[in-house]
Amino acid sequence: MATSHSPTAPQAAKRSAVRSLLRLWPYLRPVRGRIGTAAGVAVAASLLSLLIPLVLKWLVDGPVADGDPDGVWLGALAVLLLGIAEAVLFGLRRWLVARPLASVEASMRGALYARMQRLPIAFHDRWASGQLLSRATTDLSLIRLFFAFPMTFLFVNGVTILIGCVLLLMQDWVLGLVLLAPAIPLVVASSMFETRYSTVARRAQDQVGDLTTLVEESVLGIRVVKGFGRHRSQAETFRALAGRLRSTELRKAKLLAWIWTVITFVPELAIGAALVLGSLRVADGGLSAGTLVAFLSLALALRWPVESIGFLLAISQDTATAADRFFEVMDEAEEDAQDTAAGAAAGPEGEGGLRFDNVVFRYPDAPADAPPVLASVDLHIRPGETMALVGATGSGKTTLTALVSRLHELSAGRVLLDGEDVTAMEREKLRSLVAVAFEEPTLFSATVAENVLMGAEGAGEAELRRALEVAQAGFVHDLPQGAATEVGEQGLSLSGGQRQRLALARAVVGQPAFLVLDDPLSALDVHTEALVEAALREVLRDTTALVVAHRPSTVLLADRVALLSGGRITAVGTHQELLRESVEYAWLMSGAESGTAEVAGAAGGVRTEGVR
Ligand SMILES: Nc1ncnc2c1ncn2[C@@H]1O[C@H](COP(=O)(O)OP(=O)(O)OP(=O)(O)O)[C@@H](O)[C@H]1O
Repeated sequence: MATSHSPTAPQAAKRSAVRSLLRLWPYLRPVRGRIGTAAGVAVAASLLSLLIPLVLKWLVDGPVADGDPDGVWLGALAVLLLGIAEAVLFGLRRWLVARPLASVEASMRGALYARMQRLPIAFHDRWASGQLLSRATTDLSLIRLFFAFPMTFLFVNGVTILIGCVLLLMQDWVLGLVLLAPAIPLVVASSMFETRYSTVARRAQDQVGDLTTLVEESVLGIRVVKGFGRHRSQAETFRALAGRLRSTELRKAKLLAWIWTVITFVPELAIGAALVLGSLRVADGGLSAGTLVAFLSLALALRWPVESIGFLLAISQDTATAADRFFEVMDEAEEDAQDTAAGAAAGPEGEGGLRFDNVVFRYPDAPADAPPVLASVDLHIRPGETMALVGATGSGKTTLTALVSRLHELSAGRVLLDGEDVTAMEREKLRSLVAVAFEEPTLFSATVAENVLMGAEGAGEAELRRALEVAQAGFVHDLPQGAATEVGEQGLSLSGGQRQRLALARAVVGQPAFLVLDDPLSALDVHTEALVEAALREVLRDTTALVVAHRPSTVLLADRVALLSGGRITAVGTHQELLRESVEYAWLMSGAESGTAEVAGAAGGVRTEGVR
């Protein structure tokens, strides 16, 4: 079930929303000219609306009081023109921001995607995919929405309220102070709202991520869900998560309703008080009717800017949370293109092949007291040699193979390719030297050819044909469009064995110097496996290869076999030698099921070849 939050979710209440929003500035900087112009246009439009009450004052105290119809028509025309100008300017603002903000969102999304690609496997092991997906979609859309509307209007409405207050005080300072009195309780209420809302906003956005993970897993795992009749329990899990999200959204709505009520009601009270006081003063002759009309019109014109503050603060909080979530990924340390750490020196001069030199590895998220998966691995695979790697399930074979192409970083020790430490090598060079086929053959929503050619930069039709031949993937020619057939999401339209053969073709297409195969033939029938092996032997002649094997038929592909046990290589030799000399190896190859402790102990004593 997908209920994990992003691992680094901070306490929302402890962070500053302003600081989070300011971190978005680098993405906004390229379009700052347009955004600034749009904000200026919006301020102008908003200030025009404040001119209308002043025209009304002139109208009431002048032409209306004097009974001058021409003056009244002139005043009405001025009000109409001001209204039209305001509408046109707001339209212009929207036109100014639409295009640049779409490009800001695209560049942020591009940066996030690129970062996710460059982050180490350890990061992806920790993070639920739905949490990343929701950051790349809903969070970024929210940020664009904030740039388009609330960001500008926080500024525009702030300026409008400030200038409006000055105009109110200029009309009549006593009435002005009556109207401004609620500012203090409003600021206190807004700050209380902000603290509470930020916590709930963070919770809601994380819950969207959890929900996304669940939907994604259910869709990808639809065969398991249906096969085991788990749709009801999956639906219940979904309902529970959706229910939690609903409660959180309701909590948000309650907080919004509360602040909205306060922000609407308190100024209304102040306007009412000003109306009563102002009317009394007009009756006393202490205030002109035109000034009272202007004052009240100004107060009403400021209603929307004031009322919108609650709503704008809420979106700003949502956006600050979205920005935090975005930067949680962006702040993660990328894989280095290469490692300049001390100790990343080249190995013994002139030594070729693949060498594991006292390799120690512990998963970063493993409990502190757990022993390392690889305690001390020493193994040398000679140039052009094929070494099979055999070990009990969970002994660390996949982990060891992943270290060759630096999918994980070593805890200690070295991995050397033709004498060169992989940590001192440019990743690009490393990728061109080493090709990998994993136990789980992952394919992408692309054509067969695109999936295979992914394995080598610049490979063409001839290489594709050869790779498909080696992998015994003749079935490709029977597909509706041959190698141009789309394989569907994750290649699920193909059988497991077909996917494995395409993954193998992808590994061999570039004729790599080093080939790492993690049990690449497990889904094939014995006849197809024999054919693939015969073809692979041709390929492996010039390639130094490490092949994880579970079955004797795969082991026979290799020149020698290494046995991984207890985090170490405990024996190396030919298949026949190990069958004779290692009890554990013989047991593993026989497929017998029994306790392993004593067998492993016995095996350790059989032969611990000088593998260095
Ligand atoms: N991402 C991870 N985080 C923590 N522990 C892990 C992780 N991946 C694997 N492990 C642990 O490391 C150990 C070795 O796993 P690995 O997949 O390398 O074994 P294996 O020999 O390839 O097994 P199999 O033959 O079943 O494929 C296991 O105990 C496993 O639980």
